[in-house]
Amino acid sequence: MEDSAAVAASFQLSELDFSLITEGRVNVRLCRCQIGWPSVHSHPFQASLQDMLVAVSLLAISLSILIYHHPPSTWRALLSPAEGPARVIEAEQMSQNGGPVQSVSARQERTEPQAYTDRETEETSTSSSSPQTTPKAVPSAPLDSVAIPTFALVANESSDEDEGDLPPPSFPAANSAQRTSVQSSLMPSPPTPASMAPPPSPAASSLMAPPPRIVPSNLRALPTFSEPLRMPTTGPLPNRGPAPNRAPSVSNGGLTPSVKTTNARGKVLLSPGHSPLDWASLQRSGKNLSGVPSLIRVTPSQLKYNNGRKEKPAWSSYQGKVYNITPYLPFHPGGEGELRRAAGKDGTKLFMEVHPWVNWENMLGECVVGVMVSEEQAQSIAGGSLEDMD
Ligand code: HEM
Repeated sequence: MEDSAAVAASFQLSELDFSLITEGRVNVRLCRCQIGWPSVHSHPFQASLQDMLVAVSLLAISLSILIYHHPPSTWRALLSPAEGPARVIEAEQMSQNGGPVQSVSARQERTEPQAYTDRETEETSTSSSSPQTTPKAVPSAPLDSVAIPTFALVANESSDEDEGDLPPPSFPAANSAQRTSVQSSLMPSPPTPASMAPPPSPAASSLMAPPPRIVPSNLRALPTFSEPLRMPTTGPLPNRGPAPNRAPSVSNGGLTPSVKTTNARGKVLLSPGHSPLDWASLQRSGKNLSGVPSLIRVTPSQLKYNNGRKEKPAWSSYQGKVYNITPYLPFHPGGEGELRRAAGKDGTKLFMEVHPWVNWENMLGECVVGVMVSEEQAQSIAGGSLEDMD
């Protein structure tokens, strides 16, 4: 009976008396030991200390593992399969069957185990006055009464088919830029360049025939400044280039300061006060720019004589009319030297080669000297005026 009393007692070691140690093995006499070994108390238990320690360690490890995988909060559920985790299993089965509400509940229970245990702890403490600290599984009925905000989720999930009928979410607004951008991003994208034929790779291009080598013999002679491009004088387009038989304008006869700087078209930088507008103003000024009191008949010898050299005026004839080009020399956009090339002679050919679009009659209207007549005509009408010829 003493042994049975010891078994029924609580798990406590009251006293350990290490009385004898022999050859590394310990004789342990347990006095008033009540750890459930009936024979220990009446019969001194002899075991090796190492065996005891190993056994206790294994027991402790096993208990630790057990408690780790099954915390005290689940002990009640393990003992009563109709509660707690059984609901989880039930919910999982329902979710497999496609029940939307149950699937949400099951998901919540799976994702919120701590909340579940908290709830059941509270309900346990309120419904039962037992001082037992081990949490109990919550009965299914009270849990169902807990308001779980699953209606919105259930509505959305259960109405996937009617999603198009639902009003759009309040944000972003229906006409907002965010919604527009989202919709545009959801629109099918145009075919990407990847669907197009890829550009030829360098490797492919390397398979192509190499470009013909440019040898100097195949090259046409490029125009240079000494031999500029020329436009056909008989064509529809005017020849805006300098005349082919024209030498660089370097000489001006010394009468006026020369302007030697030219551009690609052969125009020169005119000296200040000699722009085309200045020439137009001078023509409208009423000054006598012809150098003669009245129109005269000009013979070829006279024209040749007035070549602008040696203080002589520069006359030039254009289609039978003789002009005193001396005042126009510093105003000529092509340079004074170019214009002097026609001095003392008929400049029509040169003029038309360079700028047939220029209206010389208007530009030199105040510079008219007279008309060209032959020497015979001049002698026959000697003493007569130009008006008499008309
Ligand atoms: C007396 C008559 C002449 C007048 C009224 C005259 C007038 C002009 C005018 C207004 C321009 C500017 C054209 C433009 O901007 O499009 C010009 C340019 C030029 N002129 Fe004369 N010119 C005359 C005679 C000559 C002659 C006889 C030559 C050559 C022998 C010549 C050679 C040039 C050259 C090379 C240019 C610059 C190139 C160009 O503008 O196309 N000009 N001339």
